[in-house]
Amino acid sequence: MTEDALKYEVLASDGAARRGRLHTAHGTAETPAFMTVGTAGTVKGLLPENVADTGAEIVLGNTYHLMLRPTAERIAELGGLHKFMNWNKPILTDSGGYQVMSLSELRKITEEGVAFRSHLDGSRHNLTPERAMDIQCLLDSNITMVLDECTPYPAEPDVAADSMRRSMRWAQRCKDAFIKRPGYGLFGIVQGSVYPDLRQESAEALQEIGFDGYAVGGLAVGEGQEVMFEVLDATMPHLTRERPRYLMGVGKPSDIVGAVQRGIDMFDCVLPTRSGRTGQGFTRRGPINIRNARHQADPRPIDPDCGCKTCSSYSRAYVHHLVKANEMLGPILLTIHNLHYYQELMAGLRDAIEKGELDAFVSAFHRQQAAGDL
Ligand SMILES: CCCSCc1cc(N)cc2c(=O)[nH]c(N)nc12
Ligand SMILES: [Zn+2]
Repeated sequence: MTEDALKYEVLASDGAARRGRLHTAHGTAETPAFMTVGTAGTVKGLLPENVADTGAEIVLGNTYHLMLRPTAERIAELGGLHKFMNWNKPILTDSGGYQVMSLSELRKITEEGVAFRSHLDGSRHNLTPERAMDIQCLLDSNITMVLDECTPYPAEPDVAADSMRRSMRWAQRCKDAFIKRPGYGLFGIVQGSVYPDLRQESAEALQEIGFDGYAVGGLAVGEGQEVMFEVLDATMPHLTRERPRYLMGVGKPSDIVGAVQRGIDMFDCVLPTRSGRTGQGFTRRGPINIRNARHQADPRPIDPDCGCKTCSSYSRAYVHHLVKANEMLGPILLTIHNLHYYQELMAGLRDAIEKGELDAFVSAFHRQQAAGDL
């Protein structure tokens, strides 16, 4: 892939961890970065300015959802996803394979691609590597993901090998179909389940093809943090330092901290947004559930050390009341706080790497998390 497709620079490192900057046609993104999930063209409940206020720079969209509704062609007619959702910073889109397997009915994987019926109206669709590239180009996504199969977990070695090798053949087809433009890039996705030899084979196969970045897929599928870190330890040595690495679907704060230590630069996870809608608030002293009665008269903010709009103006008692009363503002305030917490964690990691103080930062992080809520 030509260097100017998607410029990435490593500004500092601390052990395997990197502090970097990604340059796209819609601006830069500081790494390690947490990318906010906006699956169907919206970060649920928030205006784009609220999302930007949290410190977010990259928002995620999803081929599966957007191809079904309102369709990629409709979004292209209206000027692309940035204009459609009024987000003028970088957008990464997933290729849809993962969502097809988790959301659609009657899906069938063949060498050609994935045939499935829409979970919305039962209509038939074929998602091929070529179609996945076409859709993400119509969306005008800055970072396009190859079509892959997220190998189900657990999987026997031969099943994992066959699945990974088909994803590598799809990756080549994606590379052949991808339209190169400065400021736009294509990421490959490493598969291979929990098997070090398959992970190495996949990483080497993708780098032989050549991509602007490399995602580690097939994790955050129920394997647990210990196994996830073992797989990262087996995979990262085979990924070039010159390109960004993206750990898909991860994760809770301690997952992110451990993965940054192992050289991951980009993350996405529905946890801060989805759990915000169910009453969970992340704090420096561990998560709380605001629905718990112990918060009903608490005048303190969700996190006393947080400077977000929610913590600056609203008490736990108020957010507790809103959530118990099923008021719309409850999930909105918690989502704002949770995303801000995640972005503050990333900013702390970036700062610590720059200063060569990552180990001290990680020790303090774990100490505070273990302290528990006051
Ligand atoms: C908008 C959601 C982005 S991440 C979705 C995701 C999450 C997880 N956990 C794994 C994978 C994977 O292996 N492949 C792909 N394409 N996506 C994955
Ligand atoms: Zn806050």
